[in-house]
Amino acid sequence: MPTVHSVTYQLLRRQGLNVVFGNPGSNELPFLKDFPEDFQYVLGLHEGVVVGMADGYALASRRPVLVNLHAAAGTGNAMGALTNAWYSHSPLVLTAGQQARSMIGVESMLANVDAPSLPRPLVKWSYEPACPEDVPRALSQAIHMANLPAKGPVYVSIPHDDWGREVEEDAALVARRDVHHASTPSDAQLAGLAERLNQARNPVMIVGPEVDAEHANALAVELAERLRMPAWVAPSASRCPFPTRHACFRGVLPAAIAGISSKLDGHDLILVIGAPVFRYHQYAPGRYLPQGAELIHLTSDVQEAARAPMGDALVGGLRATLEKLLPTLTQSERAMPEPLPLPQPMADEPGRLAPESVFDALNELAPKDAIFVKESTSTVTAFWQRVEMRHPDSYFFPAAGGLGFGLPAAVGVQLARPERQVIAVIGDGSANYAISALWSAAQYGVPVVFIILRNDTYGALRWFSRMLDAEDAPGLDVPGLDFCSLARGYGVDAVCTDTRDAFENALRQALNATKPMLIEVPTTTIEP
Ligand SMILES: Cc1ncc(Cn2c(C)c(CCOP(=O)(O)OP(=O)(O)O)sc2=O)c(N)n1
Ligand SMILES: [Ca+2]
Repeated sequence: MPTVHSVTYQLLRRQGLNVVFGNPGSNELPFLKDFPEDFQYVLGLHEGVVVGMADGYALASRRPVLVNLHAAAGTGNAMGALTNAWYSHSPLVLTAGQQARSMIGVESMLANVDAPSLPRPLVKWSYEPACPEDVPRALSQAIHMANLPAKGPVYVSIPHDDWGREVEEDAALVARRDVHHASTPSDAQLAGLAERLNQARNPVMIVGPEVDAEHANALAVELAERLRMPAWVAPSASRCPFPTRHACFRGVLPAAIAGISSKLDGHDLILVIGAPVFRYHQYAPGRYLPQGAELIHLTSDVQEAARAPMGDALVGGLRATLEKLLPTLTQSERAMPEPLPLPQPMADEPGRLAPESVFDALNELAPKDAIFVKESTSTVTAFWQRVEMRHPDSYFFPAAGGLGFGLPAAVGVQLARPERQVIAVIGDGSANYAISALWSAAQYGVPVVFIILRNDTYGALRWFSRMLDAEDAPGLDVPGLDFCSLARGYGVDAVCTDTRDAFENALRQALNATKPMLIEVPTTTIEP
């Protein structure tokens, strides 16, 4: 007779979830026993690392990914990383081991009391099957819930005494299900959208992470060129949806209400594609839209469409919508926008490099299809100005701003995309939230280039403290960190470089290495 265990692995194999990111406890061992040869287990030393690696892997592979956590404590440790996975629409299938069914009620050790409530609201769906026989079907539901729009993490808690239970032959029917989403706007909806775009006097496009997630970057470029309109990246950018040296590219919008309106002043139609309206950050009140402007929002996310404070929205498959929209648009006679000017070099200081100088060196030496995983919060603007990004999947940043994403996500992205070089650019503050990801990189030989920008402070918070008139706040400096020793302690070769030449030499060496390497760079501080 088949068992919950055998049918589950049949389901995972058939649906392509054969890479498992986890950190085990006794509750998880009955699931992990007889682990199949064609599956890979990737161990993280902390559940924040586990989910961060899985998030990077899911975003870069565009596939649902299985995560196996340890009961309540493991789920709790994962919640920080889950904030990013929720807002990046990462299709993570989180499973957590539960105590034996008869031991949950007495709240024995490792019982995950009220398990489905624990990860909410950072999951699309959360469930603990009412009986062992329902586990395979519940996991099938979880996979399809995670992968249907709007994609996002789901959670299933499974008592450890379920795995050996025998099930009917029919239980395996779930393993053979194919569930797909197909939704395009009606001809009437498209005609209405095309009419507004064709008639706009001075339209502007704002592109978001879903454009990159759907690999619709080239369609966005075609749309910008067809209507001869500037293209901004939506605020709080977690991906790069538009080539950054294209003539239409205008940079990343500020994450402030007043700032967005001022940047868009003069445009009469604002087309937002694949981003929430908007992911504001600093509180800077003002008008939501410039005088006389209308906004149209294209997204596959019902919640993003419903919660926007202004504008109209069309909810559907993004690629399909753009593919059907483009042939209905007439070529604009407007002049093409002028390309942005290239930034000037920045001087280094004795013993410290300017972050701009690090980014200029990266732009010069990194492979043209490198994938950057960024998590240094004060250097985002300088990075987007100086490092050219051309292809889909070229940039990942924590989508909820939850730090501890960068190091593990870089490992996950490199595991998913071995054909492209992953370069992690991490602040010395951010690096500490999931530093043990370096151990996983070393153990699995994942050749990420880790660059730690050490300015000995929480640079972005220094800027916020001035904005919020809290410059005397304590806890804003992080001096005395030695990332080379920390890296070596986790098994990663490391070097500290405090001149441009030394950094470039170390970067060349790291780019040619077949194992991970960390470069610590003392840097000056800059305004975000
Ligand atoms: C998990 C977590 N904890 C704390 C913060 C607060 N925070 C912190 C602590 C920042 C400073 C990050 O410093 P860094 O060294 O990584 O980068 P910069 O010096 O370039 O800002 S930015 C920010 O929002 C956060 N976003 N996420
Ligand atoms: Ca810092």
